[in-house]
Amino acid sequence: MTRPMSPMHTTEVGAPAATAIDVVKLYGSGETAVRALDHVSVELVRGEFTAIMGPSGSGKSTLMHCLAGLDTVTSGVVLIGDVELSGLSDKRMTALRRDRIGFVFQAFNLVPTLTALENITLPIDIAGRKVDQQWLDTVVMTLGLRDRLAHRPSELSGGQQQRVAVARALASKPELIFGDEPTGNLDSRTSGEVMGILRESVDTLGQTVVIVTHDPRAASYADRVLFLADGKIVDELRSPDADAVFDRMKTLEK
Ligand SMILES: Nc1ncnc2c1ncn2[C@@H]1O[C@H](COP(=O)(O)OP(=O)(O)OP(=O)(O)O)[C@@H](O)[C@H]1O
Repeated sequence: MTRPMSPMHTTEVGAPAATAIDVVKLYGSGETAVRALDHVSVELVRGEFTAIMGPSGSGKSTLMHCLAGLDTVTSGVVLIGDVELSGLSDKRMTALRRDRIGFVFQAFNLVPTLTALENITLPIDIAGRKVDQQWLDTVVMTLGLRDRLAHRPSELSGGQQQRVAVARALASKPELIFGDEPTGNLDSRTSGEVMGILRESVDTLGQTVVIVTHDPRAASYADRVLFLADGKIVDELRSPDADAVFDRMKTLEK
């Protein structure tokens, strides 16, 4: 079987998309310092869908933010592809995030004065790239946004705004998509649709997707679930079903 290539880049599926090596993240200093990440090492390979789970405060968002270059580490190394983030200037870091990473956050960060379509294509426009109309149509159709493209965010429901945010992340076919609770505000049907399109982008485009979620059903769409507790990766499941994820979470939350 020929494996798909990563969408925008020539490196093959299976190569590291993001790597953390012995990462420690402290917030604050001295006696009151919080050790949000405690010597975490993990490799996320291209063309794989990873879900990060764990109890509240276990370090999930911190790990994702460090892997995405949105936060710096106290010690250790983070690489996107083969680029080490700690060596980058702010300008190069911003360019790397813009060119190679798509984000879906729970607070959708849509621009209120732009239409849904303008929001979806904004990162592509900012990067000065051309929209792949066929892919954009597929994304918009799959997410059920065709009739909503001329609406501004205030004229959309929470679920529709979330779908616009997902479409925006997918539209530029970035090398890596990070989602922080990307289905957090959605009903189970819409949540299933959003996870379905993320899954499809992995299967058909060789996209690499990393999400933080509390929802075992959402996590069951992933190839791999990483479990964090007290800032450490304590377990992982491959090709998980929702029940197995739920059971593992129950033991961690005790
Ligand atoms: N900016 C910050 N300043 C100080 N402490 C922080 C900061 N951000 C996170 N923390 C602490 O770091 C730890 C890990 O937080 P993080 O948000 O990564 O956890 P999480 O697993 O994503 O939690 P949740 O599921 O509740 O969102 C927590 O103890 C949190 O209080």
